[in-house]
Amino acid sequence: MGNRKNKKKKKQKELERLKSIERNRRIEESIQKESEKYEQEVKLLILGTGESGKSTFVKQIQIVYKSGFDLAFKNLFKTAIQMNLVLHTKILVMGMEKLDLEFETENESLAKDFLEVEETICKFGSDELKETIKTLWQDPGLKKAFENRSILQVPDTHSYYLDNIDRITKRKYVPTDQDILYCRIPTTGVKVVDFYVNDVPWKIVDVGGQRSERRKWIHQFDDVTMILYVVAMSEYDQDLYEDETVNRMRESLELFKSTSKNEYFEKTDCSILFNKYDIFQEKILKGISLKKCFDDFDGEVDVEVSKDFITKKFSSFAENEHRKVYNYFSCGIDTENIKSVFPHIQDNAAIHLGILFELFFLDSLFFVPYINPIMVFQNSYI
Ligand SMILES: Nc1nc2c(ncn2[C@@H]2O[C@H](COP(=O)(O)OP(=O)(O)OP(=O)(O)O)[C@@H](O)[C@H]2O)c(=O)[nH]1
Ligand SMILES: [Mg+2]
Repeated sequence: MGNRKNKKKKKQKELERLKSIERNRRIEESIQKESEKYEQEVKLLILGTGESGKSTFVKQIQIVYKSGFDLAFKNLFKTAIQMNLVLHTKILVMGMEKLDLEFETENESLAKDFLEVEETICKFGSDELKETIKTLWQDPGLKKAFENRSILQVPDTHSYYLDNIDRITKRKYVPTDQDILYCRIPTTGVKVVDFYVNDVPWKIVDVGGQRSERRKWIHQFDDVTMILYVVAMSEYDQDLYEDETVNRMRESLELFKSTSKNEYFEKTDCSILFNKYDIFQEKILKGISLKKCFDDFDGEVDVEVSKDFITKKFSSFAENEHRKVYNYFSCGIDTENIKSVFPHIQDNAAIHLGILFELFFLDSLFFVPYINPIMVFQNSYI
């Protein structure tokens, strides 16, 4: 009798031992799978029309997750910043005629001579050129032209350089991170940035968004983990640089529609970055209605109402049963803002790869806050 009891106990112990071995094997297998996944790179493809802020986002990643900009890169931007300073001021001067604006009499001949300056070989060695630009920038006519910069295709950030002209024209000038973030250089071709976040390798692919650049996009469509589509939400009252008969936001919407329909991306999750929120807010507060872009908009000229309208327009094209769409609002030139937005994009990519879901089964409590498959509407800027 006692013998049989002992045998039963032994059997039960053996069964528990086997169960424990099996459990450990399953956990090890799962951990192994996880580490294999971490070896798998996250490829984030950034798409969007020209000047929406794609490269600015990548520069922020360079600042936050890499070692920032090296001296060679800064020197490249020194040249671009000084050239842009002259070029964009010349566009404003020329635009005054188009806008029927005039210089004050004493500045007229100065402006005429300034138009002769060749921006590609301009030198700030002597103070003459700098002083000319400073005088012209004080002229009410040029200020008025800058207010109409959208029509003239002059970047919003140009006033920043005019206000900092003494510093940026010094012979030994080295651009700061902010100077580089504000600088507009249209991307040609493809730029790739590799970096690690929590031991996970990331590859961010930045492409040129102007029409002539878009035919190069297809070469980057393989193995994309997630698309980051950048919309400049402030551009609802602006026309394309490439074609002044087309509204910029309408172009962005059409491009988003066709990207969403692309067979490569049928099952690829997408984060939409509604960028340039700072300028968008300014424009709405000035009373510029979305009606400029959307005939079917009949809401109030109000930030929340306009924001909702735009986000719904975009999201409605992209959602399907295989794909999730996440919305974010951003100010691309604000490093702190991008620092707060990127972790959400990071989580979305992890969910897409199934990393957090599988860990969830190992430790449900710890990971619950991250798992939110219907995180469709996130407001990260305000
Ligand atoms: N005010 C403001 N300016 C921004 C913001 N994001 C980007 N910019 C500026 O917008 C301009 C264009 O940004 P880019 O990053 O070059 O645009 P892009 O999408 O890479 O343009 P392409 O390379 O032509 O496709 C730059 O001068 C940036 O400093 C933002 O949120 N607010
Ligand atoms: Mg770019």
